[in-house]
Amino acid sequence: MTDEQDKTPAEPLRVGVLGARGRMGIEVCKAVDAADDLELAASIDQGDSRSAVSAAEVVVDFTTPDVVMDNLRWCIDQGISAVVGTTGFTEQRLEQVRGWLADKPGVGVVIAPNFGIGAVLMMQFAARAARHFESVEIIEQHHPRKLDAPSGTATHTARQIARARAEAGLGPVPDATKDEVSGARGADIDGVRVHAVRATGLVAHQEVLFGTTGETLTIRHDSYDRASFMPGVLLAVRAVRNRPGLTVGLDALLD
Ligand SMILES: NC(=O)c1ccc[n+]([C@@H]2O[C@H](COP(=O)([O-])OP(=O)(O)OC[C@H]3O[C@@H](n4cnc5c(N)ncnc54)[C@H](O)[C@@H]3O)[C@@H](O)[C@H]2O)c1
Ligand SMILES: O=C(O)C1=N[C@H](C(=O)O)CCC1
Repeated sequence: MTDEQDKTPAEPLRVGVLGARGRMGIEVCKAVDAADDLELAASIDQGDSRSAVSAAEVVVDFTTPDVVMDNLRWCIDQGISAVVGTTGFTEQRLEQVRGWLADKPGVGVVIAPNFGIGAVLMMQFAARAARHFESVEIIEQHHPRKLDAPSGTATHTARQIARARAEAGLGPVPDATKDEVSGARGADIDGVRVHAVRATGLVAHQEVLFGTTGETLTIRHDSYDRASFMPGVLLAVRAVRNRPGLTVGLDALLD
């Protein structure tokens, strides 16, 4: 047998998709199907039995914040690594996932508020800019069928900005508002105002507006199509089994 004949192709990685009939789930199934090194082992949605997913080596979850924790617990119990795009992860939820993973040292979980590479860079740029500007507000814009507000991306960005401001010794963002129609100044996430816009025609967009004396800086990212999230999802699918424990965000995978 020649060296060439001896090269047996690697078995494709078996991927299961939860939320497979949703907007993101449909896109993930297409992307997995199209990748030579991945196999769509199971795709299930609400009402389907999760047992079909037991054959998967990696599960991708794009469901809803109210069911994602139960799905994750199940995956970890089964010893299946997971890539999660579903939103709603508070620090308390992340801690709970770390606790479950502590009992399963071989299992990896990647949870990312946004799998768009441009969105990840936008969040990094915003965190970097934060220490140089006394003012900052976030405006996120999404399609009107989105269930949660503000978005996971905006919440994550606000927390990163707040951390950078605290490290730089910046005080509260200046704001003299005394008389406010409820909600007019947006949500307060760790001291950063976040405004959520919903409109038909939008997919997922975010602006971070910084201000200081005599200048402003706007950092903006736009996803016009859910295909924009797929390179990040597949990157995480391929990497997650080599990253035991919990990875939050795509930053570490991009580096
Ligand atoms: N991280 C990212 O890059 C990113 C990108 C887009 C959307 N999201 C998030 O992903 C989630 C899904 O977004 P979407 O636009 O696809 O929503 P969607 O409503 O179109 O899809 C959710 C799907 O999950 C299904 N589902 C509900 N309960 C289930 C269960 N127990 N088991 C299996 N399936 C179940 C629903 O029937 C639905 O088909 C949201 O939280 C959204 O914010 C994240
Ligand atoms: O369409 C959605 O829903 C999106 N959700 C994520 C968020 O809440 O940040 C990512 C962008 C798209």
